[in-house]
Amino acid sequence: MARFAVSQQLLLSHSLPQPRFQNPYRNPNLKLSPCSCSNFIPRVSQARLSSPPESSSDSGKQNASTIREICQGYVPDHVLQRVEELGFVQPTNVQQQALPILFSGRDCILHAQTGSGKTLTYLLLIFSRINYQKSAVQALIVVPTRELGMQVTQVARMLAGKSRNLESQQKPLTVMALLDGGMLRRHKSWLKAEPPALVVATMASLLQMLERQVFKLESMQVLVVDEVDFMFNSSKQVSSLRKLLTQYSSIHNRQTIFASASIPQHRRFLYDCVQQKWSKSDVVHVHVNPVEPMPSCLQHRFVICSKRERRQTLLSLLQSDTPQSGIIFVGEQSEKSKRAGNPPASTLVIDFLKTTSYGQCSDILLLEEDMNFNLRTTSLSELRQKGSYLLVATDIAARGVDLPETTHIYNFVLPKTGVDYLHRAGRTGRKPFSDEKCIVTNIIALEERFVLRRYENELMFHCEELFL
Ligand SMILES: Nc1ncnc2c1ncn2[C@@H]1O[C@H](COP(=O)(O)OP(=O)(O)OP(=O)(O)O)[C@@H](O)[C@H]1O
Repeated sequence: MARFAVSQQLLLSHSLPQPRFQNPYRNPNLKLSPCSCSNFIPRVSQARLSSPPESSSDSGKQNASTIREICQGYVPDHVLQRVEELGFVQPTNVQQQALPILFSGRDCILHAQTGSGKTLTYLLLIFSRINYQKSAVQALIVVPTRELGMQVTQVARMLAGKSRNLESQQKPLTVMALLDGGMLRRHKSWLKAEPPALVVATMASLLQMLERQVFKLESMQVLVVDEVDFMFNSSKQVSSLRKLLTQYSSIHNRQTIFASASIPQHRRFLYDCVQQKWSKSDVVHVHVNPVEPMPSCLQHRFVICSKRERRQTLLSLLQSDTPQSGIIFVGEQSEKSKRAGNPPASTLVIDFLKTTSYGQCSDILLLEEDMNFNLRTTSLSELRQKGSYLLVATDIAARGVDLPETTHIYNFVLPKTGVDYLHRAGRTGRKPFSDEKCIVTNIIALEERFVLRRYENELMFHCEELFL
């Protein structure tokens, strides 16, 4: 069965690229003919290709080649050594499919399930394109939240770190996190004194620096926009993002990568990429598992109860599941409720759990927008150090945050859209080569059943009723 598709503007009459030397984009005998924007959409649908592997999950178990084999000749050896030391040996499906395309220099839309390894995919490209002798910003990753930015920075720095077994003369790659709530003054001096090769930034902080001309993007080789659908949907970020894509840099001087687990109306998005000059016209859409947007290791359940019984129902679920690590998603507090001086749902849930013997024995942490940046950072780093935790969070934790130990998700309140459901659920099931079942439980009122059913249809999953 076809598990992924590559849609692209160039028509390919063969199966997907095999790793390394068989990469068709490097094969001079392979004739690829670009087409014009006017007939772009039909061609994208024609170009949907079926995949060779028999894989029935996104785990990449059947992948023949290793990351080293795919990256050799592109990514420096000391980085590949680090990649292996960190435990990344077999490529996931998105890595296997996208890396040969990325190394060929093509712009790319990385569209693959949550937890499928998109971050390592685009970081490996960046490591392949950096000139280590040059002192200039050569790659930029734009992310929607500070939390995701810190995480991506950490992974990049780990990969850039010294290998245990290889003495490298190479100057280490420097990574700057230019994130909301950071010390922008310090960053300003750093950018002027010795520009880092890679900058990971949130939109507002980045724009501030670009507008003040603290640095320019003239040496930028690679631009990655992570969680791209979220960025384009956010009224706060969209205009800055458009400026970045078209005014502060040009498609001709950079390779552009857009990444997300959800790109609603992806054909329209592809069309816009070309029309609006956000990407070059031969942009490739790597769509992994189009028939299964949600990881197959997730088991979905729902419990029906009245609104008054929600907290008690949550407690009963926690007592019977005894999750090793879980995230409870609550709704964001409305401005009206804030003005009325009501406590947010997160506080109500935590206070309730702490009055119970279950809550007193568990470590309960909080992550929400209204916390100050330092508290948010502390909360996340505490979580990463613990093997076992219970996090109460708003949707700020729903995008990109990688806490692989999470085994259970509880939607104390249903997310507003199917896309939000996909990202919340995707905070679990984040170990690419594991078959461990992870559970997503929705606590809903009877009248919300049809909303959940709509998400089931949209995202092609099945939710089972649980009776407590
Ligand atoms: N080749 C690999 N082998 C083993 N683990 C991997 C591999 N690639 C990535 N991982 C791990 O998989 C997890 C998920 O990766 P990542 O955060 O990149 O997912 P993602 O595709 O960006 O998900 P999301 O869409 O939710 O942001 C991480 O913990 C990462 O370390």
